[in-house]
Amino acid sequence: MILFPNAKINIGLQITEKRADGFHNLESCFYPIPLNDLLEAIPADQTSFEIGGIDIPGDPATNLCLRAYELLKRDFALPPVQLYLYKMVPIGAGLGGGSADAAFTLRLLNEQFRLTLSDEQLEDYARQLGSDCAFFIQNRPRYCTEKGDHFENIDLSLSGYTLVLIYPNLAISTAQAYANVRPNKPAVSLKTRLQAPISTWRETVHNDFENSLFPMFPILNTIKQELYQAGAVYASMSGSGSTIYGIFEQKVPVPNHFQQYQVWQKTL
Ligand SMILES: C[C@@](CO)(OP(=O)(O)O)[C@H](O)COP(=O)(O)OP(=O)(O)OC[C@H]1O[C@@H](n2ccc(N)nc2=O)[C@H](O)[C@@H]1O
Ligand SMILES: Nc1ncnc2c1ncn2[C@@H]1O[C@H](COP(=O)(O)OP(=O)(O)O)[C@@H](O)[C@H]1O
Repeated sequence: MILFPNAKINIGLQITEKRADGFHNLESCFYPIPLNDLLEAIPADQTSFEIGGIDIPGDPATNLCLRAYELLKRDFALPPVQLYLYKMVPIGAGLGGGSADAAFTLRLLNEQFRLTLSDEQLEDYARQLGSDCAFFIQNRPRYCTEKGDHFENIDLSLSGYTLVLIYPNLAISTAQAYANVRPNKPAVSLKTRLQAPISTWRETVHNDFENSLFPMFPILNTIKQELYQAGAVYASMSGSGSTIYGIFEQKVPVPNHFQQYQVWQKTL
């Protein structure tokens, strides 16, 4: 069986407090986007894991796909599988690629071996693998709270808009990004501000990681401002970076100087 784990962007990200467990509570809209890896599982005599495409730093034995397989194997008599991941979503990009791979591995094994786990049960497993992972079980625009692993419905669609992603060939560690933030509780909730027209978001919808990461990596803010100059209705960093995205009302010629980066554009 083959599935195509997709990336996400964060539309607004407020880090509201540091928790007793060392993690942070946040508020954000997670929005799935059609930028995908490829994940395949084939029953085999022995479990194995192979990666193609973009290099993933770290020991493949600790890859989130294998960790997802091992997590389910504790509770179910899973047969050995040959897992293959073709990686296309940039790493350390704030696009949740690793989390999507983990969640899609759970989904794939659930279907392929008819484990009959509900979405809620899959989300409980996914939470054990990473804060972002549970989102990718239902994989639709959600307003996320707590560690980013609790969900409320939100009426928000970017359908018809063109999304441009710029990955400036720079991987940012999520843990390090969190270490530099100063949590604060906003007077007006992000959810309320997201319900206003997109044209208002430039003034009202912010990603808190930008405050600490833009001074460290000025190129990120330069790219964001250039997306506005190119006509974006809204531009922001996604998650803990480093991808900067712009939302446009139509397809845009990508400025020449962006060619040194990885650029992705799609009408949603
Ligand atoms: C920042 C966000 C926003 O969507 O996404 P990315 O930019 O990574 O895609 C997420 O909160 C990233 O979630 P995820 O990448 O799953 O993080 P985890 O593996 O659970 O945690 C990595 C590290 O980040 C910190 N962390 C993560 C989530 C959270 N709510 N509070 C935290 O403090 C912790 O230091 C933790 O050790
Ligand atoms: N399947 C995977 N794809 C990407 N990264 C993975 C995967 N499994 C584990 N990782 C680890 O997760 C980290 C990056 O996670 P990723 O999801 O790419 O970034 P982000 O959290 O910024 O969205 C890297 O340290 C990488 O080694």
